[in-house]
Amino acid sequence: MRIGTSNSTKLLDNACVNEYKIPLIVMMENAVLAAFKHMDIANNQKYVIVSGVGNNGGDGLGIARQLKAHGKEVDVFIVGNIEKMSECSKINYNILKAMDISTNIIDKENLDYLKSKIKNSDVVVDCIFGTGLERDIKGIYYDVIDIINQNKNKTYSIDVPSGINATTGDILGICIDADKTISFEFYKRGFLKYATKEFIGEVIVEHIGIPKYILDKYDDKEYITDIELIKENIKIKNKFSFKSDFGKVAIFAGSRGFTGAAYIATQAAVKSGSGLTTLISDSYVQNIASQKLCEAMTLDIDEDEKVKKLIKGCDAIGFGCGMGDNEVTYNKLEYVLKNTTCTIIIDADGLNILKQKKELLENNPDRIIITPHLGEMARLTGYPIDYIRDNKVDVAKEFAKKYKLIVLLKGYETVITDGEYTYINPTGNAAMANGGMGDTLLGIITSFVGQGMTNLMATVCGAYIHGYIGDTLSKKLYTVNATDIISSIPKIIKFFQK
Ligand SMILES: NC(=O)C1=CN([C@@H]2O[C@H](COP(=O)(O)OP(=O)(O)OC[C@H]3O[C@@H](n4cnc5c(N)ncnc54)[C@H](OP(=O)(O)O)[C@@H]3O)[C@@H](O)[C@H]2O)[C@H](O)CC1
Ligand SMILES: [K+]
Repeated sequence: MRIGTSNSTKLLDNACVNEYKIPLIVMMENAVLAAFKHMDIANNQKYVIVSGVGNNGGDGLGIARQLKAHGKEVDVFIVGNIEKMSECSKINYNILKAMDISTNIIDKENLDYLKSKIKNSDVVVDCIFGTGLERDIKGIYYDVIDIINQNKNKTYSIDVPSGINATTGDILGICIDADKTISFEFYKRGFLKYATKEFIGEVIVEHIGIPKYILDKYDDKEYITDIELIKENIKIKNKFSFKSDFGKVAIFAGSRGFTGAAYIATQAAVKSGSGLTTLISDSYVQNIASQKLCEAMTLDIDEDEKVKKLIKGCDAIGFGCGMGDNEVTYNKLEYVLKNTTCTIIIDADGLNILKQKKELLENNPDRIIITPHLGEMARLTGYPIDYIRDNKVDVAKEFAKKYKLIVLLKGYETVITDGEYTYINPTGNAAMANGGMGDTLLGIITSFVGQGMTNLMATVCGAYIHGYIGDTLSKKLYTVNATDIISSIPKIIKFFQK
């Protein structure tokens, strides 16, 4: 699913009208009909439409007409200077007048009337501001939004809950508290900001008939990962396949006290379908892990010649889980990067050791994937955690572009980007918030890279499948642990195989 900004809406509108000669009123009516499908008319009878005087308001006036035509009781209120009503809104306004559907222009005197109508309604349809809102809400607009929030039964917002800047996610003074948002053509970028989550309710994205080639032309290259993309990328194991077709990978992980990290990351790679997997760790970890790992091989990290030979033949290498934030880990990472050309996926201590010395990242373009959480990203970038949380797409993109690598920034709605294309991962849940999850993810991504997916798609698919397994298991489990995820990997990947 595409993500877009206010500007994307403007560009699309202009292209449709000027280049492709599709009148705006046609798109508005498509928007009206698309939104109408979600008005839940089987369960509601009384609607209050509150429209502004821009095109978002015009959508509302069209929805009012459709609701009337379907036998609903509809009260229409307009806030704003009617003289400044947009052209398409005026068309819908005149249709309402011709159909004898009365409209109320809101002023200070009739706010109590608005309040009583809202109290008595099943649904308020919020069409005050959409993508055109860019400055603070004041005066009568503020009062109207406050009255809606205080007195509504349910509110459905059209395109954007009035009060959110669709591009930045800033709340401009006050905001409609929507139960449902029916957004047009793309998920608004502003909705990614954590502060908007309490206002947007359930978000539905509806197409309004803009042809795909126009959408492609104005694509912002930001998406929410969907299941089809995963299915397109999962390799089919045909009967002529050999283990060499599914990649040779190595995992550098573990240290005393962190044997589990080594086991989990390695076993996740095995279960994700790698042809050959080797854990490379200190001899203490090797002795313990080798008793649990049946399919994977193990190697002592200090057996220099053997390690060098093995990693030279690898298709992907996972690095960092539980290795310790110390000079030894740094030296090993430097060694691995120097002696290989394949992709290296770096997590945990592999990231912590880079905080003061990012030369390793600078000198290895297009072959590194990093998977930081917010704290690790703060250490890498120097930005405060709160800033990163509020600007996660921009921060991840900036870092990815600067160092020519792929960033997977963990958290609610994980961001994956190569600096040009960005994917937001919609899967995963709080039941997965426990130790070992990052190690599992590293194992899955390493395996996918080894199996021949592009670095970006391996990361996107790894994050999606990891979260998807967690979502599936959490329906029955109070807590989902790394070992639960690992045992479900083959079954779920099979499900995604086309
Ligand atoms: N391609 C599509 O997706 C389509 C979407 N449609 C709908 O159109 C809106 C966008 O319409 P637009 O007219 O550009 O903008 P809005 O309706 O959101 O808002 C503009 C009006 O609001 C006034 N405004 C803005 N900020 C404030 C404020 N803080 N206080 C008071 N008034 C404000 C603005 O007034 P100005 O003085 O700034 O001119 C305008 O009057 C989109 O969201 C969809 O719902 C179309 O239906 C079809 C295509
Ligand atoms: K709205």
